[in-house]
Amino acid sequence: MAKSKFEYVRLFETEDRLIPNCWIVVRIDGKAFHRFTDSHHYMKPNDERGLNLMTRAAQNVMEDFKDIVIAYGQSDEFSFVFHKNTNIYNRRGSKMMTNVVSLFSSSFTMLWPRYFSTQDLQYAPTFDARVVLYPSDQNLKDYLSWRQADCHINNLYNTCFWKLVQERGHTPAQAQERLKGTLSSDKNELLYSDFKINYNNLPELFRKGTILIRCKEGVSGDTKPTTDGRQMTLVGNHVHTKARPSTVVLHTDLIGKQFWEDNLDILGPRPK
Ligand SMILES: Nc1nc2c(ncn2[C@@H]2O[C@H](COP(=O)(O)OP(=O)(O)OP(=O)(O)O)[C@@H](O)[C@H]2O)c(=O)[nH]1
Ligand SMILES: [Mg+2]
Repeated sequence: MAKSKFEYVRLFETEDRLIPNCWIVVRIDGKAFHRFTDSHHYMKPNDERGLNLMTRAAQNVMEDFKDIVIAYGQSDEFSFVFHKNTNIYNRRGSKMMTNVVSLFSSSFTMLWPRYFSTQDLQYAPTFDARVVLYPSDQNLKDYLSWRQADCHINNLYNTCFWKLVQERGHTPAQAQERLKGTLSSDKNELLYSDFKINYNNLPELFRKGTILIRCKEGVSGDTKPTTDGRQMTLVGNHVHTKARPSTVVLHTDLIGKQFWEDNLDILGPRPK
């Protein structure tokens, strides 16, 4: 068929093929979730329903994109790591990023009633996304450690902040002032002495966030059950959900060597 005279406009499109041999991270993040979580009466500082919904939406993404080798989520964000040798969409960054964030958003919305049965979604939630390339395994490990450290730092601060507000009657400004300049050790001490809370006994879901990896049947692994009891099932040594049997939910340390020693295959050759 003869080309139309309009065909030339294609030339305006730009290539955005990501360079080879780099781990590709797509990170999504809720837009204005400060407002979204307020409007939907999330528990403070952590709402287990909300966190589990994020995880479930992320499992949907991993189910669709088999080249994602690991995902990590906390608060209103999730990072998806595509294998460094993936060829999906010819490594076109915008195609990868938009498909991931779109599937995540629609899954979050579709699954909402399952996690928030007593309240309707007030408005459509939105997520942004970015793509970041990491050229070495160490860079990738450090990236994931950075997100997990962020989870820990925010959770420790927010746990203190909301205890002061909800149980000491501080105003947000007073709580902020009380915590200004404090070190982690000061905050641990505050929780222990004023509220009889040992920070290390708080749920790992809140302190460490959520890791999703592929299920390896018959291979032992350090797995933890999902908190969504209805869907829980056991295959081999792994606990995973019935509806999404190819991912395992963990709330363990990514920081340090142990996780990577236990899961060497994650950074190995691309699975067929
Ligand atoms: N109450 C409550 N709030 C949460 C929870 N998880 C996330 N949030 C809120 O979501 C915010 C996420 O932080 P950000 O992504 O930096 O802030 P944001 O409001 O989403 O703003 P942008 O991402 O810049 O659009 C937190 O500051 C909290 O206000 C939760 O489990 N409970
Ligand atoms: Mg956000």
